Amino acid sequence: MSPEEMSNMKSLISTIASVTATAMLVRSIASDFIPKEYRSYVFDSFHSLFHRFSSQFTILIHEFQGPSPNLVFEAVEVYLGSIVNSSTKSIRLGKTENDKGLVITMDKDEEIIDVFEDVKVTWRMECRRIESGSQNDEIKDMIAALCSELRCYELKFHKKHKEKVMKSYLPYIMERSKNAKEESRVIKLYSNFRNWGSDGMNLKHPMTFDTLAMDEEVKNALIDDLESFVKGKEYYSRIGKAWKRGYLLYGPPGTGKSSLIAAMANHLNYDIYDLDLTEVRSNSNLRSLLLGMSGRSILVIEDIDCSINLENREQKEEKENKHNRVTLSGILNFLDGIWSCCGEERVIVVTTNHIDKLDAALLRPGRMDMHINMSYCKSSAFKQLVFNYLNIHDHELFDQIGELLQVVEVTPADVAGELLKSKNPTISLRGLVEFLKIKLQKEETLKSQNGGPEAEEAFKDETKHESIHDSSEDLSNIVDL
Ligand SMILES: Nc1ncnc2c1ncn2[C@@H]1O[C@H](COP(=O)(O)OP(=O)(O)OP(=O)(O)O)[C@@H](O)[C@H]1O
Ligand SMILES: [Mg+2]
Repeated sequence: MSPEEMSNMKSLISTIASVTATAMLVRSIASDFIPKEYRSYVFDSFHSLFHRFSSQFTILIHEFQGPSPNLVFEAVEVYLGSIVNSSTKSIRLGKTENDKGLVITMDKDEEIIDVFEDVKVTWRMECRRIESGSQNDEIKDMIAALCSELRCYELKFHKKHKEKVMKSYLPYIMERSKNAKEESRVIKLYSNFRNWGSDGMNLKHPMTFDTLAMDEEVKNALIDDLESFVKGKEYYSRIGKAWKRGYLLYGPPGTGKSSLIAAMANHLNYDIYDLDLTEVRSNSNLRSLLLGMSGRSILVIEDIDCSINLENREQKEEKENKHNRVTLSGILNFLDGIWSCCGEERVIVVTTNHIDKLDAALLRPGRMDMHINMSYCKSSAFKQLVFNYLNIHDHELFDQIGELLQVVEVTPADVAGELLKSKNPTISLRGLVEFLKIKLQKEETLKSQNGGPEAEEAFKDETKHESIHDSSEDLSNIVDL
């Protein structure tokens, strides 16, 4: 360095030092001597002068972008809440109806240091009270009506990392907070009874794939299918198909079809849109309902064979059209139609007790991608139920019950009903053995009295009704009101 450069450097350093000292001095005395209305002007001027000589770069993220909430602010708030650490002295804590757990946010004037790919950054939260009426500013007044203070996150780091922070760190925060928000979100259940309504009901159904009793292989195949669907955005666009997947659940009442839908919603964290076709006035009403659904959701049409007559399709549709009713082709148009691509990541679940009654057009491959048979309770489903209800993995009565389940057709709902009767495993399982024996005896007596498959069917019908009244539930019963 030449003597001249050395002297320039010295003078620069002394200028920075004096600006810094002056800035600090001004800050400390400004509150007493500078009139309120000029304070922010004076502070800002010194602030910008100071920054001209600083190696630090600062990004300010205000809570509002004009009159609208700033999405970056919201993302930063969620992100910082997830990284508060032991060095944080004070936090803000809250929970709304739409949050699963407690929500942590950074408190005023708190600082958090974060390290991203070896870049050290400092976050600080500033609050300024909104003095409404001080300026004739409409936006300010609007915001003042919503909150009493304006919040702003200040992000500081070395100038040389500007590009990394802008191009990698901030997008990383946006992505991470999106995922965190998804995870903490409460699943909603919408019903077409009131055209979905503005805000659905909170669905807090405890059923998960861990607690659902069904054939292990089918369950795993379904989970895999859901996983690849969720990750399939690029795949679906590459093959030119709408990003949707259809599941048909069929089986007798009480075998867990509604429970499986709840488990799917919990697994995917998707909202449920429960479509009662008997409430749909026309195909155009159906179309507007389907267009009103958000993405990442499950459209459920339960008991499709009961809500729409699927037999003699053409003849029926003629009649139904006269009454301006929803038709099967209206539904099928949605499943296949061009506007089914509006909104992404949609799962459609159709349930029925009578797969044999369904129109072949609905069963065609590509419409319902997976057909899942929810069948009577067999040994593996029984063991899952016993673990759920009694918290045991084994018992001396298991073999006997397993053998009875080979010959008696009972639903998981029937078994669950018996297991609920006592918390004592032996009492509960003995009760179940008795229940199965009585059912078997009834079945055999009926067969020997009347003989033939008709009697068997009559018996099955009788027991189906019992299941419906005893323990089946539909989606309207599984909301947390
Ligand atoms: N596979 C299962 N695993 C765990 N619990 C089950 C299962 N099936 C039924 N149950 C129990 O029985 C109750 C009724 O089951 P669910 O309503 O899911 O049957 P469903 O097949 O939807 O009947 P429906 O055809 O009448 O609508 C559930 O709340 C649950 O407690
Ligand atoms: Mg059901």
